[in-house]
This record gives sequence, structure tokens and C-alpha cells, in this order.
Amino acid sequence: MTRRSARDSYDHVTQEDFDRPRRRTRPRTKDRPTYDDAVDALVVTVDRGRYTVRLREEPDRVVTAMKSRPLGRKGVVVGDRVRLVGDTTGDEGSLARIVEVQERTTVLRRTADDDDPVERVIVANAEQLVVVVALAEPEPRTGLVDRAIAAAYDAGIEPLLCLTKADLADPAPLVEVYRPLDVAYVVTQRGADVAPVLERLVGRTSVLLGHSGVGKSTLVNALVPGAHRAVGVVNDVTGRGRHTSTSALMLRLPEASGGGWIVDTPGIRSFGLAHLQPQSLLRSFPDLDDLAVDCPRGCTHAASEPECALDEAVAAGTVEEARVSSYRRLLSSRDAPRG
Ligand SMILES: Nc1nc2c(ncn2[C@@H]2O[C@H](COP(=O)(O)OP(=O)(O)OP(=O)(O)O)[C@@H](O)[C@H]2O)c(=O)[nH]1
Ligand SMILES: [Zn+2]
Repeated sequence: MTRRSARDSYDHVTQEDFDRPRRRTRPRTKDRPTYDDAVDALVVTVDRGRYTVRLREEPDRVVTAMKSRPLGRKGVVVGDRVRLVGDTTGDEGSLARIVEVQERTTVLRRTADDDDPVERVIVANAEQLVVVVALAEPEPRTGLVDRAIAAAYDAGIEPLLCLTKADLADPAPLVEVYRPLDVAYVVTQRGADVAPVLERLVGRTSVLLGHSGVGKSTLVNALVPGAHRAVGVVNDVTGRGRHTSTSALMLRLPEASGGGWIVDTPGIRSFGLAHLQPQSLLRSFPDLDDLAVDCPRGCTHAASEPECALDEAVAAGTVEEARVSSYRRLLSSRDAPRG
């Protein structure tokens, strides 16, 4: 992918994306309000039926809104691009109404549990999922990382590993675990220059996700001066952090650094993948997908499949064994204990 200039990328996110033609699923009738005076906005956080949004034309203006009747039961989540009517001044006590949710480009979802079919959308329109993993304190647990990467691929969102607390441990062993998957990564630590991280975030919308205590709030505060995300204390006994952040919040990266948005999510304990299908995951591995055309019908490509073409390709030396086993590890993370 060619890197656009920071300026172009920022414009891309704030204008071009918002300007995407709105698709109307139902023809308007003269009885339906047209909302021609509605303004475009972006949902940055949700709290008990109240939506905090920023206006497209004036991202510094923060407005509180509620869903309006025409939306019915349609959900509105962080990252949604919406249209607003009513009082959009953002003045204290003012309340605007969301009358339309624009078509989502991506949807990052998780099920509470692998057996729980109820899907929860975490965020809409994200382009990148940043999986924040501490190299120590708490010890990296690849379970959640695998599951998050699988969810990202499934959603058509690019994963990025952000390895924190590099002052405490060597990143090399963890990097090696993810090398066969070709997942991009960046290494950082508290107090270090955040430029290498920022470079990966500029001009796009990224979701940050990770176990409590991995240093996500510390990172967010470094990326967005003034974000004031609460930094928790890792419990000496369990080595885990307290859940100091409570709700997902979308933050604007400083315009001086090129702009873009990050969504800080609260410490996530579980990441159910009941919705994950082997076929959708395979789409993110074009080399394996090509080989799998020789699989018998209905092959799940799991290690237990007797005639999976992926095994034949490994035997023939066409593909690295580690790549196939890493793909299978992601695939089986759906059923693995959550960690
Ligand atoms: N040694 C070391 N400690 C760090 C680093 N980054 C953060 N910490 C510490 O790790 C602890 C947890 O950091 P947070 O930023 O609150 O972690 P979090 O992931 O936001 O945790 P929650 O808010 O609970 O979700 C705090 O005591 C931080 O000071 C780092 O690079 N090195
Ligand atoms: Zn197969």
C-alpha cells in the first residue's frame, strides 16, 4: 500500500468518508421528513442512551444526541457516521437527535462468549485493530491476541500488534510467534517517542484493544495530549490491572501529527468468536486460500482434517509449515479457553 501524505490522509477520513453518498434503503415519500437541514457527525462515545458526537464541519464541537424515532431499534455505536437535527449547538443541556446512520464500512464485533450467539458491535468504520500487548506485567497471553487478530481479519480490518513495556522484556520471542502470520507490529514503552506508533495511526481510524493493565491508557495519553485517560495500577498479587476505563471513546489524534482517530476500548476480558467462519478467516490469507481450492468439499482446514490440501502443500514445500499452523491456531482460538 502506498502511504498517502499525512495531510491527504486526514482529509480522506474527515471529509471523503463523511461525504460518501448516502444510500437510502426506502424511497422517501412526501409524508416522510427529508432532514435536508441535518448535519453530519461522528459518534465518539455512548453512555446510557446518550450519544456524544462531533460535527463533521466542526470536529471541535461536541454535541450530545439521542436516537430519534425513525431509527427504530437500529443500533448506534461508536464510530458511526450519523446525521443530526435539532439543537446541535452543543450548549450545556442541549440535545440533538440522530435521524440517520450511514452505511458502515466495517463492523468489529464480538460475542460475549463463544456459546453466546448475541453479537455486540464494538465499533463501526474502523480500519485498523491495534492489539496492545505488554511484553511483561502482565505476561503476554497469546489467547486474546489470537482471538483479536482473528476477529480483525474476519471483519476486514487490518491488525497491528503494539508491544508495550519494552523496558521490561525483549520483544523478540513474541514477535517470532506472530511472524508467520505477517501481522504488522510496533514496539513501544512508557516515556519513549511515540512517533513510530503514531506513524501507523495517522489518517485512519484505529481501535485499541488489550487486557487491562497492558499500558493502553499510558499510550493513549502519550498519543493524544490532554486525553487524560485514567492510568491504573497493576495489582501486585494478580499482576492484572484494575478496570480503570469504562466505556469506548473515540479520540482525535492531534492535527499537527497528521490527524486520524483512535478508539480506546475498556479492558476486555473475553472476546467470543461464535460468529467466526473458517472461510471468512481464510480470505485474509490469500496464499492459503489459493491452496485450499484443492481441499475436499466442506474441509474446515483444521489439523484433524485427513485430506486438507494445506497439509499436502506443506509436504510439497509450497508453503511454510509455521504459516499453516499459525493460521490453524487462529482458527482454533474460537474454541480455545479465553485468555
Ligand atoms: N514498566 C512499565 N510500566 C508501564 C509502561 N506503560 C505503562 N506502565 C504501567 O502499567 C500500569 C498500567 O498502565 P495503564 O496505562 O493504566 O494500562 P491500561 O491498559 O490502560 O489499563 P486499564 O486502564 O486498566 O485498561 C501503570 O502502572 C503504568 O504506569 C511501560 O512501558 N513500562
Ligand atoms: Zn482444507
